[in-house]
Amino acid sequence: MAYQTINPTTNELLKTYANHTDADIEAALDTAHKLYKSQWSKGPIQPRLQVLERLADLIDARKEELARIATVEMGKLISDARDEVWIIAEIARYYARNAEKFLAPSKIDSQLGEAWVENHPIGVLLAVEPWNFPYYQLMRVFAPAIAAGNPVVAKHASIVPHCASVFEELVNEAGAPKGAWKNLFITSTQVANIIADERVQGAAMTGSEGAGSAIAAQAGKYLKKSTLEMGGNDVFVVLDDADLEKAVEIGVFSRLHISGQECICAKRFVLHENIADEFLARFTTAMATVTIGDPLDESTKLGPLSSAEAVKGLSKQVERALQNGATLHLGGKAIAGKGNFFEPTILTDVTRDNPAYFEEFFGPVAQIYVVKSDDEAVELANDSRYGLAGAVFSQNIERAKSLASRIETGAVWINTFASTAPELPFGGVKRSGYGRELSELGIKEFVNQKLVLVAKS
Ligand SMILES: NC(=O)C1=CN([C@@H]2O[C@H](COP(=O)(O)OP(=O)(O)OC[C@H]3O[C@@H](n4cnc5c(N)ncnc54)[C@H](OP(=O)(O)O)[C@@H]3O)[C@@H](O)[C@H]2O)C=CC1
Ligand SMILES: CCCCCC(=O)O
Repeated sequence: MAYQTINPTTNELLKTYANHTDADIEAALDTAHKLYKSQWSKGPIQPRLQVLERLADLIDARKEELARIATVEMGKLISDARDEVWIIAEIARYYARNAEKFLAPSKIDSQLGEAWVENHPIGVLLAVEPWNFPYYQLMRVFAPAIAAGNPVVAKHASIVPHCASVFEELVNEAGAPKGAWKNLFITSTQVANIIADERVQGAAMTGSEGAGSAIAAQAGKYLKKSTLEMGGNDVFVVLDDADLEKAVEIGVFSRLHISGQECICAKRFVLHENIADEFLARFTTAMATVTIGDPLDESTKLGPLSSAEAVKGLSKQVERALQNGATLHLGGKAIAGKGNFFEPTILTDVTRDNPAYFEEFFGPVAQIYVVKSDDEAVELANDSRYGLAGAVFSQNIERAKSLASRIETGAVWINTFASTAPELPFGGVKRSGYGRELSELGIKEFVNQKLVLVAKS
């Protein structure tokens, strides 16, 4: 696969990056493994945390430049790109300031003697990451890994090589030793070979089910720990006592965030029948009037999809949904002209025998469902192969909490949109994957939680 920067707003090829060779991979793994065996990985944590502090400061200093690189390379709004640059600095600082506490030994009361659990690094990790949050997906792996002492080799998506390169540049400038983080422009086959390598002890992947399944299968074959964060088909439940104005505003924002290319965002709108018509009318007006255009323009609210292939795939997916009985309530087509633009789209009457009922639409396409009760809302929410996140809108918090607890996902948000923060665990169940990133849970995914016990004398 070619690593290329193609501006999704203009479809202009800006740069092609050379792939790394097998010899480059061997050198990267040798350097990373030697670093893992060194005092740097196994010794005091502070030198590693100081790298994260310096990295956060470097990111802050280059915020506008980094944001623009992401927008030009994958098309997210410049304001969203700034937000992403901001949060990766926050993630670096979060682990710089909390990892020592998270990884400190924890005592166990045992009749057998004095016992405790220590947390040790396990070795070189592989990160395989997608393009939709081109810096955030990398920092989500790097920060806890370096804090714990695990070196990382990384394969980023082939459409964001500039983001991948500048991230590695920042890590090196922050003083990380060679081997702490190495970006590799490589193929899927080379990814499989890296997973099989005895120096590699784990794999963290975010992306599609297909890629996740291939990586998890290879990791399983070689008995390596893996974490997967894959697709989602999140519900956005609006109950009959919801603040409709707020629900509409947040629903439009969530569905169109990153041009709808976000795993945790509103995709299946589940509306109580008492408010369904009113919500749909307001939602349709808002979706139909968003400003579509150049993501570098501060007034734009919907930019392009990440690639021409993404537009083709989404167009076919919408067409298939309509052929299987869905009603096109708004939009439905790619926007003619330069760039990868797609109309804000609303589908209704998606029945369970329509393939679209079980499909994630990775673009500005909302599916509308109407339910008669809370139980029906929960049943529909859980009638999915995915289990990543979801949102519930009600002014009765106890009612919303009850639904949140019954929805089978890794997260549920009440009266707000799904988002992320360093202290909040991120991940899902079912075909959305397994494992958690961020928070104290994330740093413990790839450590050896070792029991030590001193027998009673
Ligand atoms: N959970 C999340 O945050 C995200 C989920 N997705 C899901 O992925 C779908 C498609 O997005 P897309 O970016 O194409 O996701 P992909 O899964 O195709 O890409 C994610 C990463 O995996 C790599 N990859 C793809 N196939 C393999 C393989 N067989 N072995 C090893 N690595 C592989 C990709 O490399 P390359 O780019 O070179 O193909 C990329 O680095 C979306 O519809 C969405 O469901 C996408 C983005 C984010
Ligand atoms: C808000 C950050 C989300 C990143 C991963 C995703 O859901 O696409």
